[in-house]
Amino acid sequence: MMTPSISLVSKIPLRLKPNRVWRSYRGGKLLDTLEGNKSATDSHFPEDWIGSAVEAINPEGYGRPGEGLSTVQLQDHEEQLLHLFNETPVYFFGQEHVERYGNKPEFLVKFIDSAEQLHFQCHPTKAFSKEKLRSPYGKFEAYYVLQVRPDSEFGEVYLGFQRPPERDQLKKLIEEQRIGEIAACFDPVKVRPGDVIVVPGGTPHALGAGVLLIEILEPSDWVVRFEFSRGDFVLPQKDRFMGRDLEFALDVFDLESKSQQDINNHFCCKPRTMASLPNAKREALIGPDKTDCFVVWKTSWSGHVRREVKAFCIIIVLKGECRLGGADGQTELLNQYDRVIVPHGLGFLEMEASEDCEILECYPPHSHPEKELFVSC
Ligand SMILES: O=P(O)(O)OC[C@H]1O[C@](O)(CO)[C@@H](O)[C@@H]1O
Repeated sequence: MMTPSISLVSKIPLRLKPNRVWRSYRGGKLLDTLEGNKSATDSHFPEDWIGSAVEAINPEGYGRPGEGLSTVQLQDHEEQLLHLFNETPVYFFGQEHVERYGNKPEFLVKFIDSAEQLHFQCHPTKAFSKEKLRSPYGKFEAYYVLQVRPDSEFGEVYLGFQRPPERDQLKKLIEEQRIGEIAACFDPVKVRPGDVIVVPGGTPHALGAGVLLIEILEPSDWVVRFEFSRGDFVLPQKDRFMGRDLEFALDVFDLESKSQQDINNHFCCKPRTMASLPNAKREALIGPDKTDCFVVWKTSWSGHVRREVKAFCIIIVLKGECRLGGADGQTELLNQYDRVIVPHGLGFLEMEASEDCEILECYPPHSHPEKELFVSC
């Protein structure tokens, strides 16, 4: 049975409002522009958390209570997405997901718009979090690169040590903040629009400056920062190592050397075409061969297609303009970088685009987008 809130939003995909989050690095000018802000500027709000049921962890005095949690506009009021999920979990996620994971998506999606390089950092694996942090989530993350800022031809990502220090040496470099020597442990990887990269827990990394991307990640905000200040902000002691000490934080690191070949084979994802029609194509970008934390596909089409919906999904328009709707005939007009939630209970997705349109589709773990067949076109 649908509750009042849900019946108000009807069965069309749910459009998500901007949801900017305070971070210790700067960026967000492009996100301001997308929101129609005439005095767009880089600030400490470089991220937009999409369809989020996750609260951000920020240094004391920064951000606001509940920062990170998404809201949606209903007919006459704004509602926290988490409340809607709790009201009708089976409508959003389906019975199997609710039994296995509960009332949340089990993954998180963000826009990241970096004006400066992020802190050198490392996230725990799920196994580490379960054992040492009493949390079911690590922070496996993935990037779909959208744009690099106009003054650069490509962006950069530091990804796994190519010349790993010994544990004791790394400890010293961190204690003494010898950032040049830390940077020299990496050969930064060039990234361009359309590139897809995964960053497993344990991998030391940092996103470079001037990159707009979609990040898909485990639903947590766990981070070990082994660089304490960037730009104008110095991270307080307790925000560096997840509230613990450096010795604890060093256990998070994967200190194996990662060669260029390792990066190509394990961190870079090559799209695989899974379904193709004269006017539509679906590609798997990130699947079970890379992670069991989420699934990411891309669909491109023109004209009209109708697709089955068998799982909760967050959709972001990558290119073009389209109308998406449910079986009741109501549709939502979406432009580039608009994002919606498609509840499991929608049944069918009607997709209409006059020109070539591309959407990114992010699914919970163990979803099977290949079962969502095109039923007409
Ligand atoms: O440590 P920083 O620079 O605040 O970066 C944190 C950000 O880095 C990321 O982990 C991306 O690498 C984001 O998910 C997160 O918000």
